[in-house]
Amino acid sequence: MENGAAPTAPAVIVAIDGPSGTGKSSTSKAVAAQLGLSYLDTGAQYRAITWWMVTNGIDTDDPHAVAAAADKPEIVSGTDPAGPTITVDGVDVAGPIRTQEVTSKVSAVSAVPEVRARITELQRTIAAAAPLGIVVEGRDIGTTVLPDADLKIFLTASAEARAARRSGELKGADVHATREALIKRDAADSSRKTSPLAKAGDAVEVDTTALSLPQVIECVVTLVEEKRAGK
Ligand SMILES: Nc1ncnc2c1ncn2[C@@H]1O[C@H](COP(=O)(O)OP(=O)(O)OP(=O)(O)O)[C@@H](O)[C@H]1O
Ligand SMILES: Nc1ccn([C@@H]2O[C@H](COP(=O)(O)O)[C@@H](O)[C@H]2O)c(=O)n1
Repeated sequence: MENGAAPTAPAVIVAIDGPSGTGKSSTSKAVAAQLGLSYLDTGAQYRAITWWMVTNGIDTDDPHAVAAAADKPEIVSGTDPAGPTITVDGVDVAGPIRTQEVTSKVSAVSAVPEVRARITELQRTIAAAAPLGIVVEGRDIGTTVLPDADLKIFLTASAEARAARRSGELKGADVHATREALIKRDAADSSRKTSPLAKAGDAVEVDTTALSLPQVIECVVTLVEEKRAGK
């Protein structure tokens, strides 16, 4: 280069979607860290707005009540893959958004169009501001939020593998009950009218059932590098 500065790669946008427990968060965080990219957990944003609804006494089964309150909480996501953060009105909610109560209510809240419009706008703003690019994981990133992403991945895994992974995480949890809960949440997320969980037509599907987490990470890193190299 004329001024001696090293050439910088153009920002790359990677969308990683898939059902619950397929490894989206673990993979996205590791890929972003390895490639020096930002990282956005969009599920955490839907959980955060659900937490706010519950905490403020909004009936999460009433779509009108949820819609009316959708623009009230201020949700801020930190995008460092080494320490992602999530706050609501300045309160750190990283722990509270993972409770069983929030998990059981998040599909109903995230199905409300006003909620999706609000969170989608936030996600696009964050992605556009990422200096070197970003890995964004969720359910509708490749189809709706970032349809022009440079690379779209759709992770899958059998319900049995996903339940076993989650039960290992929640010590002592019953695998059968965990499997049923995953299937129920996926069904709700896939059948809603507004931006359901779906594979984009141009996404690369990776079945992680028989792959270790390091193998999945290596596979996705290779796909990003190939994309960057213009292959
Ligand atoms: N390929 C894999 N092999 C074994 N365990 C895995 C694999 N991928 C992820 N895991 C483990 O499975 C669990 C769920 O992974 P993770 O949270 O990344 O999934 P997710 O798709 O983001 O789930 P959700 O959408 O419900 O948040 C974690 O404990 C993670 O360490
Ligand atoms: N792009 C997205 C991401 C998530 N959701 C909803 O949030 C729930 C929680 O997601 P996790 O990844 O944290 O488990 C999920 O079940 C969806 O209801 C969404 O709608 N769109």
